Amino acid sequence: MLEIKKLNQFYGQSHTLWDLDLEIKQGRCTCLMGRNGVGKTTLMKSIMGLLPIKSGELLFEGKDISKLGSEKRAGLGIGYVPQGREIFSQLTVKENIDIGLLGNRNGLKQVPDKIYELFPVLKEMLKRKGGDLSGGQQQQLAIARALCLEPKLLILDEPAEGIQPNIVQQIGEVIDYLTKEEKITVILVEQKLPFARRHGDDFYLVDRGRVVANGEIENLSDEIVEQYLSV
Ligand SMILES: Nc1ncnc2c1ncn2[C@@H]1O[C@H](COP(=O)(O)OP(=O)(O)OP(=O)(O)O)[C@@H](O)[C@H]1O
Repeated sequence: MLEIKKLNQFYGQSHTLWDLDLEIKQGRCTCLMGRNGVGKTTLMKSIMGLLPIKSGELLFEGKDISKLGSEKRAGLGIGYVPQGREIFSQLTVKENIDIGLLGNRNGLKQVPDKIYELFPVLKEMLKRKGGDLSGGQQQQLAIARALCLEPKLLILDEPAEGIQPNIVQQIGEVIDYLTKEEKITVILVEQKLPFARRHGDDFYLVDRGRVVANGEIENLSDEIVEQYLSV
């Protein structure tokens, strides 16, 4: 459902992504893995249209989206939860979630109950300021907001980073539900191997801006992990 061909990306003179090819399959969770600074977030921002690409092709459901801005891409059904979550700390939880409706391509006007069923804690906190939530709750809020788009493809950039274990587990269950029951395609940027192995179907491993291995997650061998993921 998403195909990337020979993508190159630069920050000024610094060549960050090199001839990168990637194919994300419908209804599966693909883990994008690699050490700090190898280019994972740069790749996600390129998919989302937050960074214009230098060269290459981005095909979403067969359509070239590489010239579209980020709002247009969101309108096609690409949801993005960035690494810093980027929730609005002065707005309430409800206002933060409602913002997701603005980009909904189906004209949805109300937050579906299903979203509060996935994140019951948010329903109890609708009037609280986003900034007063814990890191884990903010992460759930950011995912809930992205789900208001009714995305076909949901990009999660390290959703488990720095979050308490019980919320990590809940987020993992939500990922499983979205892919297995709702058939939403997920790209999960992830450095933690157990979380990736538990919730991923496929993997791409990136090193210094290049794809060095990919396949089904059960084929992510200890040798590859040792070479490209161990510190
Ligand atoms: N705005 C920027 N300007 C210049 N260089 C940048 C910018 N953002 C990232 N970089 C550099 O590009 C490279 C890739 O960064 P990126 O954030 O994509 O890596 P990452 O794999 O997502 O890392 P992490 O796991 O730490 O988030 C790094 O060397 C980083 O320092």
